[in-house]
Amino acid sequence: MFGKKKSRLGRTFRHRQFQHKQQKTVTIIKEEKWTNFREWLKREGFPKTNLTLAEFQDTGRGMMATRDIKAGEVIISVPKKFLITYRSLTNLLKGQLSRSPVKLSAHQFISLYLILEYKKGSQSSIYPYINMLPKDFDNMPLNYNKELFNLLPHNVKVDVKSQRAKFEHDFAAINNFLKSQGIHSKITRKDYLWGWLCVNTRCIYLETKNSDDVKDRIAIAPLLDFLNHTYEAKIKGEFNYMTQCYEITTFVPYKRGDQVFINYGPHDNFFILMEYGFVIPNNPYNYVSLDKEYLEISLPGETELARQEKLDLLLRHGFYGDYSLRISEISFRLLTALRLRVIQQFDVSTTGTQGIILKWKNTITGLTEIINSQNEKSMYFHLQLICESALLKAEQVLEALKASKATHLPLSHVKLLWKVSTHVQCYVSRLANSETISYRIRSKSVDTYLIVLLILRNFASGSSWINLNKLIFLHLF
Ligand SMILES: C[S@@+](CC[C@H](N)C(=O)[O-])C[C@H]1O[C@@H](n2cnc3c(N)ncnc32)[C@H](O)[C@@H]1O
Repeated sequence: MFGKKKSRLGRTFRHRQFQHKQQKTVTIIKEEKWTNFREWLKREGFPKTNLTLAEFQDTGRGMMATRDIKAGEVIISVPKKFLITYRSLTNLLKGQLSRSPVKLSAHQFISLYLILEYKKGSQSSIYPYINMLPKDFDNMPLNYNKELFNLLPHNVKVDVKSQRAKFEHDFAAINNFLKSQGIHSKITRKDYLWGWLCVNTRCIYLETKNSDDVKDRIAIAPLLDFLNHTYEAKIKGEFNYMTQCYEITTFVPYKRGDQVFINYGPHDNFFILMEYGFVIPNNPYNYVSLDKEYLEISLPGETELARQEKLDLLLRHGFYGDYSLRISEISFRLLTALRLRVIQQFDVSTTGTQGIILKWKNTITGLTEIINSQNEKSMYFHLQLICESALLKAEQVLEALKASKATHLPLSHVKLLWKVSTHVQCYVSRLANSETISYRIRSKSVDTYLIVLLILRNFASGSSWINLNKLIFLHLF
């Protein structure tokens, strides 16, 4: 849908939309710490930029263009000496660290460095930069209180739990490291979390000729890390060996006074909230996860053994979990998993079931598109049921959120996540309609599956019933 919409509306239209969105209140930041930071950068030889720090109505603190910027221009160049990397820190601390058998990852090492510098206060050699970093990360789900955490969508809760486990692992690693260095650290979990989240939310991926380990190819690039994200930004970011700077080139022009953005990647709101602590309205990468609904669906006559055997099959074929709906697309994984799930009288020891499993495998390899029309019909019926269940859950949580006393911003983020979930409403109605139509057409002995597909595509592209008839007509002749 996104792709289609894009091509229909055209690049000029999208650009105008982007510019239109830029017409919001902006306040240029003139705090002393910002002036100090800029002076420090200048003293240390940081190249001049046409960007300044500002507070934007919709995105908070970010960078504003101080003059018109053309597409193709380099918007920021960060000299190598400013990049904080695993390698730069190893060089910096060469004399101070004894050879330790405990090797830290780049994320662990840079986070440790930032918190150690933070603790030095104005004695830190990078104090003007440290002073500009966020004081807290209350918007990160990792810092949500229990009540708000419990209201997150299931898949986000799962991801936040594994992020917490990663943090705990890293915290243990730096404590071991400090012990091995004979340093009696006063770094608390809270301290380290600050450094760790600074790196998580602000680092760039840096591929240089020297970076050996993939996970160590990250860097903190001061000043560049004040640029906010939009999926509409078109940029190139790379290390320029001629200038010895990490440079960002924009392929989108900006007017003086506009917010200048970079693009953190093609991320949905679940990911953006977990990794960066914000959400984007109308993010085209959004999806609804139906993993929980899939696992919880109850199928008449399905024994626990049959259910387990089906889940084992999904695991073995790499189709366990990650079942999603996008605004224009039902994931193939979900359709495949549902086709298996709705098989009745499932008993792997019988030749009948073995035969049907073979047909199911053929739908994965593309040898056939469906198992049989009965299975296909049942699959769409149950898809509709799980859509309805997801919708109900979203509506209930949105109701509960009305009564929540959580801080305004995190609360509005969680609300937006669930509002996206109510988009399954579209699928419920689309599927309900497609079911009716498929019955009408069956009398003309046309494959139900193809019709359903045509209908889904047709509805997805926003076409009307008249177009739908045209589609069917085309298909028949
Ligand atoms: C690399 S920093 C960007 C600079 C940051 N806004 C600051 O003031 O230091 C990334 C953080 O900026 C914020 N951010 C980035 N893009 C945003 C957006 N489009 N809307 C809201 N917040 C955004 C999030 O808090 C994110 O964790």
